[in-house]
Amino acid sequence: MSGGAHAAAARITVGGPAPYDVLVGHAVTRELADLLGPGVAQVGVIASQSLNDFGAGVAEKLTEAGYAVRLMEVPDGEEAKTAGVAAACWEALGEANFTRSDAIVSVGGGATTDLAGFVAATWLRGVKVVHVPTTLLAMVDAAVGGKTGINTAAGKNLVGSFHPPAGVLCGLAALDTLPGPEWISGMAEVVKAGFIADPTILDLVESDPAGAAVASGPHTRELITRAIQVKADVVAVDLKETGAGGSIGREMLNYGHTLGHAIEKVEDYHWRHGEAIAVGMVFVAELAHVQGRISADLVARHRSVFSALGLPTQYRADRWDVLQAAMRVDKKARGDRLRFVVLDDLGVPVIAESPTPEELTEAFRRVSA
Ligand SMILES: NC(=O)c1ccc[n+]([C@@H]2O[C@H](COP(=O)([O-])OP(=O)(O)OC[C@H]3O[C@@H](n4cnc5c(N)ncnc54)[C@H](O)[C@@H]3O)[C@@H](O)[C@H]2O)c1
Ligand SMILES: O=C(O)C(=O)C[C@@H](O)[C@H](O)[C@H](O)COP(=O)(O)O
Ligand SMILES: [Zn+2]
Repeated sequence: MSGGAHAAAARITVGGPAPYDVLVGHAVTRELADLLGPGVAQVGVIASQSLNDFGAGVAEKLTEAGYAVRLMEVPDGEEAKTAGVAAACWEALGEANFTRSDAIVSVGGGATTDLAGFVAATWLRGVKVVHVPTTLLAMVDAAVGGKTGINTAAGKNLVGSFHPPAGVLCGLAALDTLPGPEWISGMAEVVKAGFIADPTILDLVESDPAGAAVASGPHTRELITRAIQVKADVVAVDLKETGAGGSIGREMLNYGHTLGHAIEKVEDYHWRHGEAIAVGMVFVAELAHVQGRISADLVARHRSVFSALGLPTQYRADRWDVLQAAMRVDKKARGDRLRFVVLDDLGVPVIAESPTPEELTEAFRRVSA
């Protein structure tokens, strides 16, 4: 991704009450000062500690640009999404006398942007945040749209806030160092955007699965910008997941996530997010088929596109009871009622309210190994 001459960065504007831009290209961190805007004196850089070159590099550029910079390194991946890590960041901001005119910059994958967004949302009840995502998954999904959060013992993302960033800088050179399995994990969210809203994404992946399975593939830029555009269109009209804007609103972005989050929890976060939601999407495709909503061919398309990318499509049969318990804390649940995002057709997400235990068990049987 980093060799040769580079095309100009793509700019996707996320609408809503406070619109912001997502830039996708090379050397985009040059735009940081612009996105931070006037009046910012201090910048807290929250970076994944396993990426010290990235975090330190961004901190250095900000220092050179005249900001007082506080670098806060946080644990790698999901370990960052805890109340303890958030509290440590609040302590650091307090020591630095960080005020409402100061700003946070996140550098890392989706776990880091979720944590940093949450710290920004809660410090002084909200300070500006700019995300610099370094994984595919964070570029196409986590850093965009303002969902922030941490996990609790009861489950994934149970504490959080909607706090849109002032901007998102997706520097494609970061993808050069991204391990292959992390790329594939991000592709699960890209493909999700294909199933719920933009089937051209599926066509692109299916036309060259080997190319789509690597960051250097021919359609990388288009796949990234299309997935971001899907997310931007959804969150612009339904930031807080209230169902605004017709259709089912923002809940559609949770396609595959009810079972997916349960798998992540049951696996103690040793499965990648994209791997878990890939199984979750095959499960809800089977559920939709069991309910007579979609054809066997569309279910098969889920399996074939995920398999072609090397994503899992099955989960162990003996965990159904614990998965069902974990799914009860899903944010889409209402009291005892479980609700699932399913498809009525390709690109037509709807909510399946209270599927019967028989339907759920049959759908799980079809994805279990
Ligand atoms: N807020 C949202 O809307 C939203 C959307 C989707 C996912 N998420 C959350 O995002 C998280 C998953 O994000 P993720 O897949 O980016 O995982 P991650 O943040 O755990 O990062 C995955 C791994 O990649 C490493 N890494 C990051 N960038 C790298 C780079 N450029 N080179 C080498 N290694 C790099 C990280 O250190 C980590 O080990 C989950 O917690 C999920 O719940 C949030
Ligand atoms: O942005 C959204 O809305 C999503 O649902 C995007 C998901 O890909 C993402 O994993 C999100 O963190 C899930 O949120 P949650 O509300 O189910 O915790
Ligand atoms: Zn997700």
